[in-house]
Parts: sequence; structure tokens; C-alpha cells
Amino acid sequence: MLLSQINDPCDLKKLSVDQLPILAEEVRQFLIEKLSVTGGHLAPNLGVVELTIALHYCYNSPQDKFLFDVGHQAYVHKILTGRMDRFDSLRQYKGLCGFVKRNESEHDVWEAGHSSTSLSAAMGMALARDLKGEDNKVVAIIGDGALTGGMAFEALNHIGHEKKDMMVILNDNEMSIAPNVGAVHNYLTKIRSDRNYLRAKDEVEQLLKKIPAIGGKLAKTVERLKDSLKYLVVSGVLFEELGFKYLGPVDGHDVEGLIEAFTQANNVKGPVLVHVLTTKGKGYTPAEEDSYKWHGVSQPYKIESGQVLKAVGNPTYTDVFGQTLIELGEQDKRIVAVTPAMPGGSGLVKFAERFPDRMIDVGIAEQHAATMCAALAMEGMKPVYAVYSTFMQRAYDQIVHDICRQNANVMFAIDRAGFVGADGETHQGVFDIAFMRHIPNMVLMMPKDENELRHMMKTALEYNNGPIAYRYPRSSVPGVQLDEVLTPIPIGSWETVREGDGPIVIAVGPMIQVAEEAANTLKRDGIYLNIVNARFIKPLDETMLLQLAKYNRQMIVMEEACDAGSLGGAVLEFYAKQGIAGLDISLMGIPDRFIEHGSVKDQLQEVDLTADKLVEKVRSYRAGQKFAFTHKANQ
Ligand SMILES: Cc1ncc(C[n+]2csc(CCOP(=O)(O)OP(=O)(O)O)c2C)c(N)n1
Ligand SMILES: CC(=O)[C@@H](O)[C@H](O)COP(=O)(O)O
Ligand SMILES: [Mg+2]
Repeated sequence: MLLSQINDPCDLKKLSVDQLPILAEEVRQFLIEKLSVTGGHLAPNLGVVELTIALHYCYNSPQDKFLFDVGHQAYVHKILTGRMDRFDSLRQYKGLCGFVKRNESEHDVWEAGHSSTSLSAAMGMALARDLKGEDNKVVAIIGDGALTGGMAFEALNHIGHEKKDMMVILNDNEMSIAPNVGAVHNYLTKIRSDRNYLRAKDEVEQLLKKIPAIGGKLAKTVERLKDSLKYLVVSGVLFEELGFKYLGPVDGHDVEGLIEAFTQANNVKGPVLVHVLTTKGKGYTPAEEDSYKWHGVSQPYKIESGQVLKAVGNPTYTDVFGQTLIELGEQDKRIVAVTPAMPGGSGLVKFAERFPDRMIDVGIAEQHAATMCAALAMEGMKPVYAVYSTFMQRAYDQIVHDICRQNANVMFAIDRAGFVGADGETHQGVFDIAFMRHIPNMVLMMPKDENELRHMMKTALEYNNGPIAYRYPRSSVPGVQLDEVLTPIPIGSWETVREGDGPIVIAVGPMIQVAEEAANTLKRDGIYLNIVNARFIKPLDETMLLQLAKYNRQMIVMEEACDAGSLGGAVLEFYAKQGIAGLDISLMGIPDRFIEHGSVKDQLQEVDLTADKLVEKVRSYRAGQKFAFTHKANQ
């Protein structure tokens, strides 16, 4: 086994070029076997096996810097840089991260998780290199999906202007998570697929070489002819016009051809873009045939059949959202769903089948999506901005400047709110309460269960006074009875879900179930929790808050969101503004640090968001030890 000889890239370089395809197959088998147990981003990584081997073969990491865009396709890089033995812990608590991770290896020079940052980072590293007078290579590896991200264009524009020596490898597999979209995608497809186009390109390039350099008036005409011919057929002219030398397209599974291309690129002055054509899921038939499904597998699978061992249990909040949106879409033709490249993850595939012209996938373009929704709303449509909490961070200014300031009647369906588990710190949906609730005109809701989510969706549809958002977790639903008829919930109204003369717990979302579990335990102590569902994070239910203050009992605000600036903060601010002091209020939320990958259960335990901790807090308060525990600060 060649793979067992590879502990770092130096070992790789000891192999002969003709051994590399053998190594590639061993890496492929390793990935298929390991991920059949752990799950992970299988298809993206199967697509970059040869590319990553060739990269490490031609260049010298970590002196030469490899920047993987998104970083979900860096498993091969991790295998080649001494982390093969950690793959049994992939994406598990305190285990190997599923993305590039600086504290794992000196070869991991740039972290991501969110898309389209690699080119900007590469420009920064090239600029620093030149200012320091160093001469290492800077190589960004970006996919065709990530290239639809606005940041990538900002960087291309700047790189092409500055003309720093650097290399961009465009890994073009025609897929984002879903089939890729956009004009650049169409352009790449033309380069990729039109054999005549490519043949014509060679003929024209030969012709261009034959046109002698001549002087005089004719010279300009000939130059213009050459440019227009080049424009017509030479592939990559888009990138050439942006100041890059374009090389390709190159077969991304031919290691020798890749080495040749990377060696050629190495001799180019200025920025060079190597267009590599790959197959997402290469080498594993189920993943090749459906790279959409195999982009990321959360469950184990049977290698032979490709059967994913589905997690049994209730539908997810995403499933309920998708189904309910179809029901509402039937009733109201104004509803338009907009997703930034996540139709599957956001539960919109069936909605798109039912209403093909009312589900818009804009590519990885959260900012564009938000502003487009504002305009849709202002023109009388009912846009649903369906977005993961974490990716919505990209659109903060568009939410403030274009949606809320203009009071556009946009509905936000914020998925993956709270901990997300295996994707870890780059994907946790824990900041959106803090960055949404302070924006004027915003209404922000979170349901305690799937039935309330459906009513919230109806509430949002009937609400015409500006932006309104509902957020829900990545998890399965509790499994409650669904009401047939959906009725709007009065804006700003909380509900008491459990009456009790004991401590008051103001909880939101899945923390309601946690509080109920603690209440059942405490009942045995003769302590009866009063649990309030703070289903409107904005506006608060001020009447309820004033009433609760009168009880003057221990009060705990419990939320799966960052302590700073979320619901707990809002409650404290409210009482302070009312001049109500002396209340025993404590917050149970997420402390001021990033929470790494693992299961959601691991993550909740790490930050004490559990029924046991709530019970402990109440009991110790009763025993006179106020605020019995605080977060393990920066553990
Ligand atoms: C800002 C942002 N939006 C959405 C995503 C979700 N996402 C992760 S990978 C991916 C597709 C990336 O496609 P591509 O760059 O072509 O890589 P491939 O998986 O095809 O190798 C998307 C949309 C993200 N990581 N970041
Ligand atoms: C790499 C990336 O950002 C996506 O693949 C993300 O991992 C999808 O998350 P879900 O699995 O929650 O849809
Ligand atoms: Mg792709």
C-alpha cells in the first residue's frame, strides 16, 4: 500500500509519477470506507483526489500556501499531511474537523466553512509575501459553486488589477451542492463541453501564431482581428480579460496532466487560473450518479449498495417548513421562495417541483438574495428568503439597508438556527438573534414545535407591516399534533406553557423541551417551574414581562443562542429601561466563544444548556447559592 508510506508531502514526492494513479485509487478507497462509518462530504473529496495529490507533488506545503475554498474538500489534503489515522473521529466531538483547521496542522494555512473567501485570503497572503520579500507560492483552490459567491468576484477584480504572482485552481465539477447556476456556470459549461469549441480554439491559436507581427497602419487592424478571434474561441477569455493567464481546461483526474499544468502555471508571471474539470463523487458510482445527495452524508452508508442508513424518527423542521410552504403557495400566488444555493438543505425541492417559476436559486449569493427579496416585496410579491442562520451573516447590511430600512415585507425562513452539530463552529446558527433583534422594523419569531412553526408561517404571510422572520433548528421536530387550520399568532405574544409557583423559565425554541424535562424532575422536589414560551424574540411580550416581574421569583432565560445580545439581553434591557431592579434573573445561553464540531448533544452539554444544569441551578438557588455556576469561561 503506497498510502501507508505517506506521512507527509515529502513522502509523496518520493513516489514516481506513474505510481500516483495507484495512490489516488488507494486514497479513494480510504475515503469511501472511512466515510461509510463517519459520514461527511464524500462527493466533493472524491472529486479532488488527483488534484490534491498533484498539488502536493508539485509544490511545497506549508511554505507554499494552499487555500481550500469552503474547505469541505480538504480530506485528501489531510490524508497527505499526516492525519490519516484521525479519520475515525471525523467531525466528532474533539475529533478531526471536517474543514481546514489551523490548530490541526501547519499545512492548514486558511480556515473556511463559508464559501468564496479563498481568493481574498490568497491575495492577502501574496501581498504579505511580497511586502516581506519572500517568494513562496500562493495557491487558492476554488470550486465552480464557490465562484458564484460575490466575494470571489471582488477578489478576482482586485487580483487582476494588482497582478500578484499567485495561482487559482478552479475545480469545475458543474455542481454546487445542487446543480450549479448562473451565467459564469453557463460560460464554464461552454468551455467544458463544446468539443468543436475547443477544436476551433486550437486552430485559431495556431492561426494567431502564424499572423506575422507587422508594422504600420495594418498592425492595429491585425491586433484587433487577433483579439476578436481570441474572444470568439479561446477558452477562458473571461479570466484573461480580468488579468489572469488562463490555462485549461485540464482533466482533473489525470495526475500527469495536472502536474504538467501546475508546472506550466509555476512559470507564469502574475496571476494564473488553471481550469480543472472534475467529476464530483469520482470513483464511487452512487456518488457520481447523484453528487447532490452525496455532497454531504450525515449518516453511515452501505458501501456496496450505497444505501444510506437513514436516521429513524420524526420529520425535521425543514421538512415541515417545505411542506407548509407548498400549502401556503397554493393559497397565495404572491409567494416566491429565494435560496442562496441551498434548495435541498432548505427544503425547497418539492416547492420548486410544484411552482418551478417561484423558487429562485441565486447561487452562493446571500447578499444579492436579500436585496432582491426587498425589491420583490416592494413590488407586491411575498418573498420568502430561505437561508441558513450562519450563511445569513453574509447579508447583514442588506437586511439593515435594503430590507428593514425600507420596511420591505420580506419573510425570512431562517434554518439551522442553534447548534448544527458536525459542521461545527463555522456553521453554528447562534448569532442571528443578536444581529437581527436590534434592527428597527424587524419581527423575529421562533416556534416551540412544528405545529407552532406552521402557525408562524401563516402569521408571516398575513403580516404586511414589514420584515418578519421565523427561525428553526436543524433537528427533528418534537412530534406534536398538527392543526389543520393555520391562524396568525398575535404579534409580540408569549404563552405560558406550564403554570407553576416556582422559578420562572423564559425559554425559546428547543429550550422549551429542555425546560419541561427539568420541570418534571423538579416536581419531585416540590418545585413547580413556570415556563414561558418567548416565541417572539422581537417584539417582546412586555405585558407578560411586567407581570412576571411582580412575582419577584428566580427567573432564568434559556436560549440556544449567544449570551451577548440575544433574548436574555433583551429581557435585561427591558427591565432596566422600565427601572425595575433587584430581580433575580440569570441567563442560560452560549458563552463568548466558538463551539467546535461534535453532536448537538455534545455542544449543548459543553455550554450547560441541559435539563440537569437547569435543575442544578434551581436547586442551588433554593439552597441559597445564588447563580450556582457560570460558564466555564474560555475552557
Ligand atoms: C456563504 C456560504 N453559502 C453557502 C454555503 C453552503 N455550501 C457549502 S459547499 C457549497 C457548494 C460549493 O460548490 P463548489 O465550490 O463547486 O464545491 P464542490 O462541492 O462542488 O466541490 C455550498 C453552497 C457555504 N458553505 N457558504
Ligand atoms: C459545506 C457546507 O457548508 C454545506 O455542505 C453544509 O455542510 C450543509 O449543511 P447541512 O448538512 O446542515 O445541510
Ligand atoms: Mg462544484
